[in-house]
Amino acid sequence: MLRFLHRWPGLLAALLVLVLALSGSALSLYPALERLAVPQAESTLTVADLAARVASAHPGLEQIRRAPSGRVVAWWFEGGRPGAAVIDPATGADLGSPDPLPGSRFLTDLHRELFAGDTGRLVAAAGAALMLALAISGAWLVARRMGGWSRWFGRTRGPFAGRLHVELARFAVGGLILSSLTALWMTASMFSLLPDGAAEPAPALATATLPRLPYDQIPALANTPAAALRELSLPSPDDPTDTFKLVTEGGAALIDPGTGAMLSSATPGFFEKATEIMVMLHTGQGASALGLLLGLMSLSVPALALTGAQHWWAGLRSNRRIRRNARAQLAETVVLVASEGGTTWGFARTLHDGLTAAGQKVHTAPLASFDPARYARARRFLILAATYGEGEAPTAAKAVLDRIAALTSAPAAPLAILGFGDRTFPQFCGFAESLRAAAAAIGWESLMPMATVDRQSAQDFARWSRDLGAVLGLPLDLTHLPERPKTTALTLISRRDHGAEVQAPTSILRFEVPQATLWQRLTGQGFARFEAGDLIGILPKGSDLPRFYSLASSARDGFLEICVRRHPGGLCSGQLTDLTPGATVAGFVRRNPAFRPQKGRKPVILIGAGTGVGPLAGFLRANRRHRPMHLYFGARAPQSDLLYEAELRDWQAAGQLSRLTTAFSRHGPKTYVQDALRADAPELARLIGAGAQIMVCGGRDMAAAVRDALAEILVPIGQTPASLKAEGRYAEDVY
Ligand SMILES: Cc1cc2nc3c(=O)[nH]c(=O)nc-3n(C[C@H](O)[C@H](O)[C@H](O)COP(=O)(O)O)c2cc1C
Repeated sequence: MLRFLHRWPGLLAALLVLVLALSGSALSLYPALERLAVPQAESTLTVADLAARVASAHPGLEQIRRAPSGRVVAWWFEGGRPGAAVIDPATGADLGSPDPLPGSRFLTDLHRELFAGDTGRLVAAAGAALMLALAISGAWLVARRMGGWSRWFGRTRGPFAGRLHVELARFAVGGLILSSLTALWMTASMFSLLPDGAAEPAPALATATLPRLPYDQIPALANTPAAALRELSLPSPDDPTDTFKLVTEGGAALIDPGTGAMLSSATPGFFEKATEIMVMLHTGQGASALGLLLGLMSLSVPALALTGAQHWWAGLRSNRRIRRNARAQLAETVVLVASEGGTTWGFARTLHDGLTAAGQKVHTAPLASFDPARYARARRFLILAATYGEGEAPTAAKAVLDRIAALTSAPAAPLAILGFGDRTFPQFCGFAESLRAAAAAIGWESLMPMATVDRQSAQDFARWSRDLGAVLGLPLDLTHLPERPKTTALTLISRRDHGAEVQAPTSILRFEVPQATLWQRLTGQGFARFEAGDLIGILPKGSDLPRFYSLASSARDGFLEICVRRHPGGLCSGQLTDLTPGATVAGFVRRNPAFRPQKGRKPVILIGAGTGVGPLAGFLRANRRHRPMHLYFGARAPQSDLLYEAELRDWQAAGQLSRLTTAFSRHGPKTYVQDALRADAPELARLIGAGAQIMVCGGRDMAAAVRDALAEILVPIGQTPASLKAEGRYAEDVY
């Protein structure tokens, strides 16, 4: 419901809201410009002084008005003609015509009434109401995504468009709520729906026989600071019973020009004062800094609209073939999906269609949106969860474990978990396992034991579906054939070969960056944006299952680079290492935000062996700000497989690499990277104690040996690899 409320008004009213936000944002500049443009009165100036100064230049003075910006305008009637001018309060001199600043009338008419009178005002008010609905529902969605209002300013995760949308919303939503509420109040006031008419003093007559007193002898004028003035109307020279009318912040009064006595007065009521405050908060008149801030917040509306639409589109695309998705509140079976690359969604769709065909009401949604209160009629939850990093959640689902742990009671409907992973990873289906443990910890009843699907195995999935059918009493036997990922032809530019002498043929392959479409460039998708440490999925000929390689370059380098070791009989590594310049392979890019140096200047300890040096070389190449980076690099022999040897030397000379330590297993005294780490134990403990981050890339055995060595090294500073990992200071990319 909340999403519906947030999305549809958003799309329908995008144009109207954009016009209002942009014109409002432009108008917010005017109070500040006006304040800068007009000379301000000295603080001791009284209304009597001001009136006397203006009247000496304009004896036919009729009225003086002062705007909250300090702008004073006077009107007079002289020589049979009316006149008006902006006045310098310091001298009483004319400063020029009181016409509004150029453009402000046009913008005001557009903003208030869309050039369409009262109808336009009502449409603009509807726009303000929509903006309010969007801002409030958006604030709820942000709070829900962040895991509660108390985490409003917590770290955001997930795809770029969604993150940017949340960041902008966090900055702007308060101002947008304020601007739309005050706009609605002002419209109600304009259509006389509020009892906020100006308080008027009771009519009174002056003593007709007395001459007019000098201004400074009228106490109400001599005692009122000019800064408090709103309006002073002078008695008409043709009517001896006419009075002064003085309007200030505190109310209005009629004053006898002959005696100086206050004849009657009125103070503003609650609604009049409230309307004044609303106008100030909405227009920034009298609070130009606030006006500018609100204007800046309104300026984020186009960006919010764009990122919101993009986020919505991305959601549509990932869900696009979930047909007949039951409403969350009505569904008996709730399927929740945690996926990074999207393949698990394919399985979810097959499951959704199979269960729906068997007569179930099924709602399928991202696990990231999990909130048990949304599923009033759920009779079972089915979670399909892929694993990333080292046994971790896909990026968008990172907060879910905490959310489950925070539940005060387990959902009433039982749960079945199906993990998707790859048995070649040490933490096979680690995230699904963490979900199982988190659910068990809160006593969430399980529908059936957790099962796994290895490398998108159709057989594993069919087996689980049969088991599920047996539990539900449904004839379920689902076949899902993994879809071929969408790929782009990647053309090899150059290759450098190493390692043949030590029976480890390895190549550094450099490909052209494929041309990105305008949409990809705008949204940062595909090959438009990638970082060292991201992955390239390569689809070898003869297989639909991609193999992933860590990127050793970023988009800024202008090429795609990977390191590939040829495995005996390896389908993909064989095809890649056979490529000659000009030849192509089919590939796609996959973000891997978990394997990047953290932001900041703290040192980074890079540890890699063999082709694992690839992404580490990419980090060094990108280290143009000369952050301290130390590389521990394990190879077999210096002359054969010390990849990037020349570049490493150059980067060291240029200050991009602070220290290089090599370990050779087939040259001189046999050493491995873990031995090199142990030899530097005190220095490493010091660096890590000072906040250094560790990044490890390479084979599984090497990573395990490195972890053991570091566990010993960290003892004196009371840390462990696990504690560093929890702080985001220990990242592994292991194959
Ligand atoms: C960078 C990366 C890290 C991975 N880490 C693991 C892991 O630790 N454990 C595991 O079982 N599978 C791991 N996998 C395999 C994925 O979980 C598996 O391919 C899954 O089917 C992907 O589903 P998705 O396309 O829906 O994201 C990893 C895959 C990649 C690309």
